[in-house]
Amino acid sequence: MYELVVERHFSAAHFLPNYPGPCSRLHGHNFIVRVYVRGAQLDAMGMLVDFGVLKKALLALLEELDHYNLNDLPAFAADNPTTENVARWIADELGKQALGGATVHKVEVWETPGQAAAYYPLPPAA
Ligand SMILES: Nc1nc2c(c(=O)[nH]1)N=C([C@H](O)[C@H](O)COP(=O)(O)OP(=O)(O)OP(=O)(O)O)CN2
Ligand SMILES: [Zn+2]
Repeated sequence: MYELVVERHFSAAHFLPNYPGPCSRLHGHNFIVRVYVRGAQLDAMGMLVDFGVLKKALLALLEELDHYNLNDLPAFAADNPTTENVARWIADELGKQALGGATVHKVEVWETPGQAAAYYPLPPAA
């Protein structure tokens, strides 16, 4: 099994309605996103998936979040834009894309250098 990781960042505002503290007010973060993909089969080039392909796919998704108020986005119309839900949204959206021989294993979203959430997509039912 091989594993690759790519890291990118985005900046966004959010607030957590009814949160018992300052996070209920609009504030922002410079989020760091790490995507881990895994797979057993390398291509003829000896790659699981080209880092470039992975970074391009991640960047395209992060552009949908970058410099927005996450609460305004359809992605978070039903769910609070917590770090957990941001990680799940990124994993779900990336999971819809062809990534060579790789599948998304984990998405980490760091809200600050000291705290992060990770989401592990469930494997498709057999
Ligand atoms: N499990 C989660 N807990 C919290 C989330 C979250 O997304 N998932 N989010 C928040 C707030 O959005 C907030 O941005 C962070 O809160 P907090 O850690 O309290 O931030 P502070 O900078 O005020 O904390 P320090 O004490 O300065 O570290 C809250 N919780
Ligand atoms: Zn926050």
